Amino acid sequence: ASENACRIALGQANQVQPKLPLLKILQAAGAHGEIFTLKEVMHYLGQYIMVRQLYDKRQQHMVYCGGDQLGELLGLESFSVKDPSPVYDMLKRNLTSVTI
Ligand SMILES: C[C@@H](c1ccc(Cl)cc1)n1cnc(-c2ccccc2)c1-c1c(C(=O)NCCN2CCN(C3CCCCC3)CC2)[nH]c2cc(Cl)ccc12
Repeated sequence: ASENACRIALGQANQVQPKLPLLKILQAAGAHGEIFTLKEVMHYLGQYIMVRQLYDKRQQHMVYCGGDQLGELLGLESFSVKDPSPVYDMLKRNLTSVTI
């Protein structure tokens, strides 16, 4: 609809609201507020992995998140950044889309 075109023009499109457990992870990575774009969510999750040093220093595509809140959300001990599907599945469960 034209109103969505307007939102896209204003850059307000595709806003998402993380559920509380995911929001806490994003805030631990420096995020502020409660509504984000998907790009911002991915950025803060990447920052979280780096700050918490969850990636393997030698095999840097491997993330070992068992024992961390991120692993709780993903339901995984580890994953490779080369296969984003578990992350997208987790985001489907933990993001609600927001229409302003
Ligand atoms: C393509 C992208 C990606 C993005 C989403 C997905 Cl579901 C998979 C993959 N990506 C590629 N490597 C990473 C990565 C690897 C190790 C540690 C941190 C991030 C990422 C991730 C980013 C990110 O925002 N990436 C910016 C550039 N990255 C390059 C890697 N850089 C680090 C690599 C390890 C050594 C230090 C630099 C950080 C900046 N956000 C993510 C969030 C999660 Cl849940 C998982 C992975 C990432």
